[in-house]
Amino acid sequence: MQKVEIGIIGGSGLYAMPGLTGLREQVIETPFGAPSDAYMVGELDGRPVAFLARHGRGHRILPSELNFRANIHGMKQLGVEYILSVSAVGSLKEEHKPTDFVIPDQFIDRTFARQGTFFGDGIVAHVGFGDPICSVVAEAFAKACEEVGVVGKRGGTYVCMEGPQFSTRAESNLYRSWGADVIGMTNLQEAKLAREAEMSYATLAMVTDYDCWREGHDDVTVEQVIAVMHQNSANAGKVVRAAVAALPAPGGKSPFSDVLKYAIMTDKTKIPAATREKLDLLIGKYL
Ligand SMILES: CSC[C@H]1O[C@H](OP(=O)(O)O)[C@H](O)[C@@H]1O
Ligand SMILES: Nc1ncnc2[nH]cnc12
Repeated sequence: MQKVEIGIIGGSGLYAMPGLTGLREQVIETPFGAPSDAYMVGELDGRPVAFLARHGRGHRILPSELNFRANIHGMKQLGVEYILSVSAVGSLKEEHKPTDFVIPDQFIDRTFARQGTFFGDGIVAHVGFGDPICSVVAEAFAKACEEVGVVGKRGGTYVCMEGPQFSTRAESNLYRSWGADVIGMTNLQEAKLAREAEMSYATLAMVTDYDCWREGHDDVTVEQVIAVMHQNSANAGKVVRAAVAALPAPGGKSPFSDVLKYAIMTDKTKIPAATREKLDLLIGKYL
């Protein structure tokens, strides 16, 4: 199988990647179950790229139902080094306006019903996550926004909530008091799992609404999110395309390609055979 170094995860409103040529659908099975959909593998301006619709084509999967482990493992199987995530987010600050892009560099976890690690079942590992976003991919996104001529703010905190209901006003104001920038329901587990799988991850967060904190402004609705996504999806496509072109040349390695080297705590002789087998792609080189 040809190595595909670049993976794109498309969120609400982005169910295909414009400009992908030579497309083939690749159905991937993983030891963690089925990914959200087939991976659409093709070339973007000559570079092999794999696209996955996070919620499945037709938007069928709730944030809490997403099999994040399968989605990220599938990317690893393809040989992905850099994951580019595209997501719709609510703004928690006046200055982040609908249609702006934000490239967050931090997360706050407000989820409670998700699988956010590949480890367990007899193996313990703790990876560093102080800087959850890969600056190489974030820089490519920032450069791409500039090139395309859209607002692309580098840095900011993404609150990841469980959903599927949007926040209460008290919650929204609480997150604002913490200084957070944007809110969504999907990116934190992807970032954690990408790190455990030694891949790079960054998010292009498209502001679609002001959540529910802004006085004199309508509370967020799906209608509003989709309307802004539609209005701005061409820009999102252009930015992703330019970001792919701005990534390191083929053959590059993620800066996180050896983070598991000192992260595994478990005595090698004590790792159950079934767990070893399940995690072979991720930890085989260390055992
Ligand atoms: C359609 S509004 C809520 C929905 O939109 C965001 O999805 P994604 O991150 O996949 O773009 C948010 O996280 C929620 O899942
Ligand atoms: N206000 C919001 N809260 C959570 N997820 C979102 N996705 C888009 N807008 C959102």
